[in-house]
Amino acid sequence: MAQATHAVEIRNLSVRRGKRTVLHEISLTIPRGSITGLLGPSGCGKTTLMRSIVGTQIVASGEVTALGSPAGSTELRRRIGYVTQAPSIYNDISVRENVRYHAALYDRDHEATEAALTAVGMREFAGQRGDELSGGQLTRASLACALVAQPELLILDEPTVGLDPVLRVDLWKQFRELAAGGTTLLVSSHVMDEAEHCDRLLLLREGNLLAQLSPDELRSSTGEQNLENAFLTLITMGEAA
Ligand SMILES: Nc1ncnc2c1ncn2[C@@H]1O[C@H](COP(=O)(O)OP(=O)(O)OP(=O)(O)O)[C@@H](O)[C@H]1O
Repeated sequence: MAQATHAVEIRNLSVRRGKRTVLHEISLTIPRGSITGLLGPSGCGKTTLMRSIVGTQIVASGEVTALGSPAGSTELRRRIGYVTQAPSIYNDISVRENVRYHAALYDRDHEATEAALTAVGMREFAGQRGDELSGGQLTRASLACALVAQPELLILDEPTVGLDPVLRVDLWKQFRELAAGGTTLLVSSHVMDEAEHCDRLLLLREGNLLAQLSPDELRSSTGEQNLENAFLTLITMGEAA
């Protein structure tokens, strides 16, 4: 199969939710084998953009291509992993059984199950049932279910919310290893300090894409070293233009 240059290509995407247009004419690309951070304040449209890539969002206009096929194509189902903000774990079976179930769906073996549990730091809690987990543990268990499928494109909606700083660092290391192995990651966050871990940033505000650039480019284009301040400066520069 021909490899598309980019993992994701979006042209002029507009989305309406309810009576409002929540994404306005967005065009972007996401390179393969990299970590792209989707950053912006709460409600700016991050989840809507992710849903558009996964193919679960009705779009008003525009084109969304993932791994060379139109978003939502049947053949993409096994190739894209999506972890939403609402953890999707069966409560009445253990974490390990949840991950094994996903492994079986994707023809992965026992080793893949254990590797996914280790990757998210859940080996210790693998015997606990879904209804015996904390919020952060639920998030990590959901992530393990997505990881075990070994998708080419992994889309993670705020995966580090509620995690302690040590675990956050571990997870970002894990994301980096996945990217080094060729996986493309799109990771959303509303806190700019996560931006530092990303190769590229998509900066979203009120449904508009303000910029797609690297953390270093964001610093040099705004003259701000701190990424939070750089984002604010970019907004001010946009408003003044
Ligand atoms: N089902 C819905 N019907 C109507 N409007 C919606 C619906 N879901 C979300 N919206 C609106 O769409 C906009 C974008 O929401 P979205 O969930 O994509 O933002 P977000 O950046 O992911 O936010 P957060 O960081 O809080 O999760 C928001 O203004 C939200 O109020």
